[in-house]
Amino acid sequence: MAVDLLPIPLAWVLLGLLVLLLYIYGVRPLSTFKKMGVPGPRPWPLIGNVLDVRHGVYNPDFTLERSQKYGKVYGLYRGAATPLLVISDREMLREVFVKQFHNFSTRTGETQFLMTKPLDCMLSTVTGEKWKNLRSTLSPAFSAGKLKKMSEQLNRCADQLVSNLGEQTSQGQSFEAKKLTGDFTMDAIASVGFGTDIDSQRNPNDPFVVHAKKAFEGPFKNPLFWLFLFFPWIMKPLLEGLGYNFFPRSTTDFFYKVLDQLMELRQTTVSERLDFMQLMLNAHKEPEEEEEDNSRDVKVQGQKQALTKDDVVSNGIVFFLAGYDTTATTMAFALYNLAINQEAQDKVIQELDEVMREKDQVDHEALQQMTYLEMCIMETLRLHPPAALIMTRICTKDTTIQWLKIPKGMTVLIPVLAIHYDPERWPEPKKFIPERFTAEEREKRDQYDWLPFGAGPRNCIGMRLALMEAKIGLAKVFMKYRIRTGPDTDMTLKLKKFEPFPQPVNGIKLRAELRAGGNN
Ligand code: HEM
Repeated sequence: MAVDLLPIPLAWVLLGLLVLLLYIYGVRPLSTFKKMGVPGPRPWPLIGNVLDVRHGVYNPDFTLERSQKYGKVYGLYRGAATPLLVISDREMLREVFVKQFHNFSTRTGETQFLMTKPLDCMLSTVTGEKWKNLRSTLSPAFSAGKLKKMSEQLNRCADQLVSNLGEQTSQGQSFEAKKLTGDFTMDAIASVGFGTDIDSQRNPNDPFVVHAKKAFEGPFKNPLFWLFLFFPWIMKPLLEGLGYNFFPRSTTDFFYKVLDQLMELRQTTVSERLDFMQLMLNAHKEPEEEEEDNSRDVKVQGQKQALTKDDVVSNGIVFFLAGYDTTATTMAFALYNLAINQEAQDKVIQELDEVMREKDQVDHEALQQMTYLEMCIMETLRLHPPAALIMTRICTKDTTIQWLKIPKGMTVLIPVLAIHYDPERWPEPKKFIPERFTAEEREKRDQYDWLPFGAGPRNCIGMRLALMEAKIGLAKVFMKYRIRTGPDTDMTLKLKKFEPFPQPVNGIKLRAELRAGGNN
C-alpha cells in the first residue's frame, strides 16, 4: 500500500498536520494585538481569554480593573478567531461613534445571526444602506410629537401598575420590583407597540403575554443554536438555505396575526390611538420633525421607504425585545435606589407634589418639569446600564483612529461598565448621586462618559420612549406611595454571575407605604 511506502508512520503525519492546523487557527491569530502594539492579558491557545468568564459576565469591578491595568485601549480574544479591541479613550470613541461612523456603522457581524425572517428585517441587525433606509423610515415614529400622543396610553398602563402594587402590598407584604415593572412595560409595549390592551399581572395567560415571553426566552435551549455558534461556516448557509430562524414559529405567526387583525379593524373603525404598527405602515409618508434623530451629532441620511408587512412585524418584535426588559430593569433599580436613599426620594416626592398639584395625568408639560426624577433615572442608568454588554462596532474598512491602525473586520468593544465606574470620570462611582445630572453638570461632561443608550447615529432609537415610560410609571407610583426597604431586601444587591443583564441574585424586594397627602 502507498502509506506503507512513507518513511514515517501515518499517525505521525496526521499528528504533524494537527499541530500545524492548531498553530494556524489556534495560536497564530493570538499575535494580532502584539503586532498592532496593543497591550492586553495573555491569551490561551485556542480559547483566548474566554476563561475570564469565571469572573462573571456582567461585572463592573472586573471590567474596571482590566481597564485600569491595561489602559484605555487594550485587546482581548473571544476564542482565537475573534479579537476584540476594547476602547474607552474619549477621542477614539468620538471617532468610532461619529467622525468615522461610515467605517463603524455596523454593530455585530452578520456571521453572528441567521439572516432569515424576522431577523433579516430588524433595525438592530441589518447593515449598510438597508440599515440607513430603515432607520430614516422608522425615526419619525419616535419623534417627540408622536411620543406626546402616546402619553395617555402610558398613563393608563401606569394606573394599572399602581393598582397592582396596591393589591400586592395591601397586607403590608413586600413586592418584587422587577415583576411589577415587567408587567407594566409588557402592558405598555402591547399598547403603544401593537395597539393591544392587556393586563399582564391579572392575565398571565393572555396570548400576547405568552408569545411575547416566548420570543424573549432566546434560543439557548435549541441544540441547532449551539451547532450554529460553534460551526457557523457550515450551519449558517445550511439553515439560511432552509429559511430557518431561532424564533418559535408560533410566535412569529402570532405577531403576523396581530398585525392582520389590527389592519382589518382600522379599515372599519376610526381610531384616535397611536401605535408603532400603524406608525410604521405610514412612516414613509411622515414629514421630518425638528430634532428627529436623538444622536445630537450626525443625522442618518437614508431614503425613506414604504415598509413591507415583514418589515413591520419584524420591527414590532424588535421594539418589544429591545424595550421590554431594559425599561423594566431600569425602573426596578430606580425604585431600589430611591428606597435606600430616602433623601433623594423626598426630593422626588416634593417635585411631584409641585408639578402634579392640579393634575392626575402625567402629561407632556408635567414630564418636562420632572427634572429631579429624570436625574434619578439617569443616575440609575449609570450604575446599572441594562444593555451595557451589547456596545460593539465592527470596522468595515481598514482605517486609522488617532495612532492606531484598525483592520477591516475587527470588532471594537466599548466597556460601558468600566466607563460608568471610572473614578476619574465619576468621583465615588458606586454612590447613587442624582446631582451628577443637573443641567450644569451635564453640560460640563464629555458625552461619551454616559453610554446607557449607546452613541452616534446608531444609538438606541427608543431612548426617548424608554425615558418617558419610566418617568410616567415611577411618577404614578411616588404620587401615591413611599417606597422603603424591608427585612427581606438584599442590601448588597449581589448580581447573578452569568447573566448578560444586571439581575440581582435575590431579586429586589421592597415595601410600599401609602403616603400621607399622596394621591390616595
Ligand atoms: C432603558 C431602556 C433602554 C436601554 C438602556 C436601551 C439601550 C440600547 C443600547 C445600548 C442600544 C445599542 C446602541 C448603540 O449601539 O450605540 C440600543 C439599540 C436599540 N434599541 Fe434600545 N434601549 C432601551 C429601550 C428601548 C426601547 C423602549 C426601544 C423600542 C421601543 C428600543 C429599541 C432599540 C433598537 C431598535 C435598537 C437598535 C437601533 C439600531 O441599530 O439602529 N430600545 N438600545
